[in-house]
Amino acid sequence: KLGLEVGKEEDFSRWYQQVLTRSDMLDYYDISGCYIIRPWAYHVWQTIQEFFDKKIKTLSVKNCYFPMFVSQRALEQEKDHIEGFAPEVAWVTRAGSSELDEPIAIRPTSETVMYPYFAKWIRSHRDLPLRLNQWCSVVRWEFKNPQPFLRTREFLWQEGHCAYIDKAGADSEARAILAFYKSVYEYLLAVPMIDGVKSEKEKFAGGLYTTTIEGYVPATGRGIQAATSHNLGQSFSKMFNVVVEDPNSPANANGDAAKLNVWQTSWGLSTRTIGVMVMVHGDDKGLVMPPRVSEIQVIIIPTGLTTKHTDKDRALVHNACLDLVSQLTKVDIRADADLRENYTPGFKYNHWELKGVPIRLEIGPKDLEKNSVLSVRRDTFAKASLPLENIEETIANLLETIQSDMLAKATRERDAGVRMVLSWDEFVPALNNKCLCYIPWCNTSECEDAIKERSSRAEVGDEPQDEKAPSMGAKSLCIPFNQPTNPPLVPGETKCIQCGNLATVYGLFGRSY
Ligand SMILES: O=C1CCCN[C@@H]1CCCn1cnc2ccccc2c1=O
Repeated sequence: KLGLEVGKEEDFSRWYQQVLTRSDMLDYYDISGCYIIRPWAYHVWQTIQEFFDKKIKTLSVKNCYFPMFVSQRALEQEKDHIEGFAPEVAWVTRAGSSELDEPIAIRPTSETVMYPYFAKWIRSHRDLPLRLNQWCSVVRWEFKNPQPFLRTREFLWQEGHCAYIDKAGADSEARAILAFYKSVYEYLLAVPMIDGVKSEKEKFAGGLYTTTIEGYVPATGRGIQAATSHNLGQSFSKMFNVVVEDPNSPANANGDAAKLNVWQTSWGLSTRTIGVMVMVHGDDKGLVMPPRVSEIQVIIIPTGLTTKHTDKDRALVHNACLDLVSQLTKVDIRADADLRENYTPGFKYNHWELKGVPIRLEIGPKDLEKNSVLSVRRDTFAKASLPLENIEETIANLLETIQSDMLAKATRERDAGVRMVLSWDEFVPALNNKCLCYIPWCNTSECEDAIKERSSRAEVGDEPQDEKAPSMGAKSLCIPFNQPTNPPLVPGETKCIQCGNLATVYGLFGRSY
């Protein structure tokens, strides 16, 4: 059966799963929480990889590869870093029929894999900065219900790990990487992001601070953490004894210089990117692919051929399709033709709309006479008859227009889904209206806990209890770098909307993935 049986607004999670499977992006696997990433989606990941890899090379980051296995000793090097995550760690305990002397963990992230070797390799400040990245998969045995691309027990990602002589080096690199993450979403995936810093409660506990980019899913009104870039401070270099001689401190009386723990960053972006793109742009006909990441940007389909037409007519039309494919391919537009004999044009239109191909070109005998072609945009379904004359430039421009229109549309929808909320009684109604909220906030963890408590639906008395999912409370998503100014937050005067203490920041809050 082609097409979708459920609408995006009707049952979002069923729509999401169906659009992924019927567009051949992904298939389910016989182990819960694991999925097969098929070529249509894998092309998106490869495009992201190429784009991001080029960006980090401008910062002299080098790619490498560490083992996926972590010894128990290494993993537990620092108890409090690992304690909250321990239930998610997967262990190898047996090979064949023989038990391993020691269980071996499968990496959930690679700090504890890498940093013992940072300690070994970094002996002098001249070995700094060290900037490594690896493209790999990690395993986190989550028990919350899995969601393809969004929450999976194994996922593909990149993880960057760097070491600097001073805080400034770590600060500036963490921010540069976050800007690259933002451009992955805004330039490639046409999805707008809000960047900021995580609260103390939401940050990576092992580090000094976490910067983040936060997305918004209009269909559910939920925020989604899209990527994070941490300044780890010196906590990991103290844990793993990554030390150099301080080049700025004179050697003391008996000649040995002061020791300095290096400053570190770590940063990660995963295949969650693909899930965000699908959720934001998809519609009731299926995927809507941003042109920059779509494996096929233009699909050419012969049409208007009836039984009245001769084989010669058919051949003429088919050849015109193939000519067009080669013309567009020559100028690096990813074009293809669907010349399958056993499907009608209408069936093909549905098929390629389901896969979200940005432009469809329909060519028939009449078009050949007029030396033109009918174009149909996937994002707006707008039709236009285009002269075959100079078609390469016309299509290239149309793809650019689609890319920027998709970002503009997603940005309008995101802006409509984010509200200034200046009093508590507006907060929960805004959440229930599928909005994220900027709120004047005291930026304390206990207040954050109270906000979560008071905003989970169970707390809100007479709301009709939504059996499907009694809604979760609101979390702080980030403290945006770009603080709202209308109305301005007046230090020493503006109050936190939850606890009434002085507000120090605007926080972005919302229900989230
Ligand atoms: O985000 C990133 C970016 C990439 C490098 N790692 C950092 C922090 C990862 C935090 N984290 C997340 N889940 C975990 C699960 C099990 C064990 C450890 C962890 C863990 O440390």
